[in-house]
Amino acid sequence: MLTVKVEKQLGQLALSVSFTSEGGVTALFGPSGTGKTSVINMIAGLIAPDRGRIALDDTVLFDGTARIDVPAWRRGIGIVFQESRLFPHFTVKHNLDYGRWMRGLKADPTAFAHVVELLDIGPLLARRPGKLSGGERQRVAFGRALLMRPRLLLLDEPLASLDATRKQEILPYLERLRDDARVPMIYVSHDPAEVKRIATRVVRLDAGKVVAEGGVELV
Ligand SMILES: Nc1ncnc2c1ncn2[C@@H]1O[C@H](COP(=O)(O)OP(=O)(O)OP(=O)(O)O)[C@@H](O)[C@H]1O
Repeated sequence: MLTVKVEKQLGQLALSVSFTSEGGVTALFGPSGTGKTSVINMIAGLIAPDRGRIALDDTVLFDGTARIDVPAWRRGIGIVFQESRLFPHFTVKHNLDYGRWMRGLKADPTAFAHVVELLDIGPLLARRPGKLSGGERQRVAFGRALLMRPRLLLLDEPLASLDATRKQEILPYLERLRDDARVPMIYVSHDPAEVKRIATRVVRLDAGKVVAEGGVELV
């Protein structure tokens, strides 16, 4: 279970957010500028809260009082951003392998083949990111994040840079990830249709606060 209770002053915005996620896909949903990306960055360890505590199962990732702040690379959390952020000079295969290698994990051909099949990226393995469509690049980014065997996957508006047709193409893959990979996910979006389709739980944010928590009927 992920437990988040954080506060941070972000310019004019006093962010004060508390929620839990017990697996499945929890959507952080709300209008632009409410602090969704900042919360994701705090869970990932990319920015530090001013105060608070973040724990994943029995591991404390951040505790302001106890002065615990586990560095991002040791949190075991995968993250996919709006743009795929693949390495342009690496092939798809090399990009997919990167997270595992960075974490010092042994090569696992079975897991690799499974993720390639799940995301249908076999025909792309020898290409470089510059030769892929936006949707294909995001599928590779999902694969790269999964193959580092994360304890939690953070998805920050992963479809926002795609047009409506590409979004429709990639949504079934996200559903497969949710149903097959069994990695808990936090999914940031301001698109109600996307959240309804992917999320199992919704945390609605407004002006830096949680205003509602519950099922997808909240969107
Ligand atoms: N380092 C910072 N210093 C000052 N203000 C910041 C900082 N980071 C974010 N903000 C402000 O905090 C607010 C929340 O930003 P954040 O990106 O977390 O919101 P968001 O809900 O993810 O928005 P969007 O959907 O547009 O990405 C914004 O008004 C932003 O300008």
